[in-house]
Parts: sequence; C-alpha cells; structure tokens
Amino acid sequence: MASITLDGLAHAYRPDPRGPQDYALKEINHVWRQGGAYALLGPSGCGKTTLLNIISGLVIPTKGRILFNDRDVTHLPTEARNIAQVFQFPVVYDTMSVRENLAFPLKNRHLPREAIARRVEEIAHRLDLSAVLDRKASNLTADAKQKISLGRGLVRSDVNAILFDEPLTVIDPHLKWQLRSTLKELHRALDLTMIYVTHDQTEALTFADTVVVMHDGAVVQTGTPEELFERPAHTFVGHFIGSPGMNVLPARVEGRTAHIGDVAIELVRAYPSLPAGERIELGVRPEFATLAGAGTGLPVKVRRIDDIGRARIARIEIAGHPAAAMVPDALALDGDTAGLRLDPRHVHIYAGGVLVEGETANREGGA
Ligand SMILES: Nc1ncnc2c1ncn2[C@@H]1O[C@H](COP(=O)(O)OP(=O)(O)OP(=O)(O)O)[C@@H](O)[C@H]1O
Repeated sequence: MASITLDGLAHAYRPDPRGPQDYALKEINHVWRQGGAYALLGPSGCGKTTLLNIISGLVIPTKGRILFNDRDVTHLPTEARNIAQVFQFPVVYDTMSVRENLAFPLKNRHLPREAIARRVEEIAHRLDLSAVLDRKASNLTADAKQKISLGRGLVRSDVNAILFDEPLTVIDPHLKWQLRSTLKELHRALDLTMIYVTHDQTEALTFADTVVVMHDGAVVQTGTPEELFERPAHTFVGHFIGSPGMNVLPARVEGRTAHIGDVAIELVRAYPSLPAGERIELGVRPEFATLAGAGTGLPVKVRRIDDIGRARIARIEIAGHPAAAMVPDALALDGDTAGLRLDPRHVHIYAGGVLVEGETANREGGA
C-alpha cells in the first residue's frame, strides 16, 4: 500500500499546448494518503478520467510526476503499478464461476490456496455474493456481475490503491444505496487506499472522507463533505454540491456590509482588499437562509414554495435576483412579500468565483 503524490501534474491531449485552455488537466498537486477514502467529483468532461488514467498508467502526463510513496512511477506501465481498477461496466469471465472470478487476481499472484479461499469467502460475504459463489457468472444479472467486478478489485490486499471509475452506473437504483454503504464499510474493514470517480454528489459524499472537486480541468476544492457544504471554496462547489445548490448573488461590498441591489446585508467579516475588476458575489446556502414574516430581516419576494418532503423550500427574489430559502413549519405567509434571515457565519464572499477570506474583528458571531 502506498501514498500517492501528484506533483505538478498537468495533461494536454494536443501535442503543442500553448495556454491553460489547451490542458484537459490543469496543474494539480495533491497527496492521496495511504488508506484514505477519496472521491474525485465533477461534471462530465472536467478531467476526472484523465487524472485516473494518469494514476493507473494509461496516460503519461505532459508535465509533472506521480509518486507511489517515494518512488517515481510516472513512466511505469499499468502492470508495474500494482493497482486494482473497477470500471463502469462489469469485467468478468463469463465461463468461470463467481468463486473462480474472485480468486483469479490472487491465483495470478500465486497466493497459497487456503489464503485465496479465505479471502474469496470474506469478500463474497461482504458483497452478499456467498449464495452464488459456485454459479457461472454468465447466468447472473448485470448487478451481480458488477458486484463480482467490485469483488475482483477488492480481493487483493497488497495493492497500492483501488481505482473506481463510476462503478455503480449499471447498478439498479434500489441497490445503489446499499452498495454505496457496503463500499464504505469495506474501506473501513480493508484499510486500502481507494479513489472513487463520480459525477454524483451523493455517491461521493457517502463514500469519501475527502472529496476532490474538479471543474474545467482544475481542482477547485479538496475537503471533507462538511467543509464542502459549509465553506465552498469556489462558487462552482456551492452550486454543484447541495440540492438546491448555494445561492450566489451579485454583490457590492463596503466594509462589513454587502449590498445586493438596494438590500444591505451585515457581514461578520470585513473585506478591505477585494480584487478590483473581479466579479464579486455573496454566497449563502438555502439551509442557512430562513424565510420569515414580512418586516423581519431582509425584504424578499416569494415566487413559490416547493414541498420536497423533508423540507419546504421557498423560491424567492432578493432585489430581483432568484434565490432559495427554507420555510419554517410554523410560518404562514400573507401575499408574496416576506422577510429573510441569514445565518451570518455561513455568508461567504467570492471574487471571480473564488472564496475570499474575510478579516475578523474581535466579535465573531451574530449580525
Ligand atoms: N483521448 C483524448 N483525446 C483528446 N481529448 C480527450 C481525450 N480524452 C479526453 N479528452 C478531453 O479531455 C477533457 C477531459 O475529459 P475526461 O474524460 O478526463 O473528463 P471526465 O470528467 O472523466 O468526463 P466523463 O465523465 O464524461 O468521462 C474533455 O474535454 C475531453 O473531451
């Protein structure tokens, strides 16, 4: 097992990259800690597969190095990297039994028979495949075949890392939630470095201790699920994670006050050095914005209320800009005029999409 260091990695598919726009993967520096559960999360085309292929050795990066512990593996082929991979679609030998499929990676490494049998039983048990161990893989459903693929990835205990590339794509929705938590349990039990690529925030946030969010070829934030939720480092993270995503409103900031049109919002931090010429925005998640009666807090217009089961979400306008806020159970609205209370500790300021650290005076807290 190994920690994996990405040292100044960047990749362009074209041979003569000129500027950042020519790079499918812009410069990335990151350490995947030994034994960590990571997700690589981002929309289609953001560079996730490119990065995964660099880690697995299918792609040689244009720039930078990749280290397994202290060993530079940048130019080593996949077979010399000792990693396991699970892809979107099942990779199984149809003519073999489930047991033989699971045992295959261990037999290749000439492990003793008893050790192979024990490990196969363990992995089959954890993936709920024990009952079909002696059935031919060809007769099984797509779900079961993908579980075999997961098992083949997980069966070796000596790998440097396991890479999962959208592994639940073919899994039936009702089984997905179950397998997501099974994978999390397997990570805890097996102490392996796992990197899980997905565009699905639920999968990423359920599985990973650390989520790496990518956008347009660059890493925009690396953090725990809580950090991504509470302090999005980029407006993209605010939008992409959460449902509905963070409210992002064009703002003008003076001292400790943000102005959205003619609505003034008191901030808990001051922003004396916002970069000139950059787009300045205020970000606040709907979970930290609560609708109130007219005359309380900020004046807003209510466009509609959506009942999403676990909560009611108001679609509102602040100085003409659309936003979302939580509706308390007890609130009775009269007409389309209401008030809005923001939790000031969760109001963030962004310049050019990037979170700006404010300056705190002595009194952190309410506004
Ligand atoms: N072999 C290739 N040759 C040229 N361009 C490529 C190649 N593979 C990927 N790209 C481009 O690189 C960018 C990143 O693609 P990549 O597949 O890494 O993204 P992704 O986040 O994994 O997306 P998806 O989830 O759709 O696979 C995209 O613009 C894509 O078109």
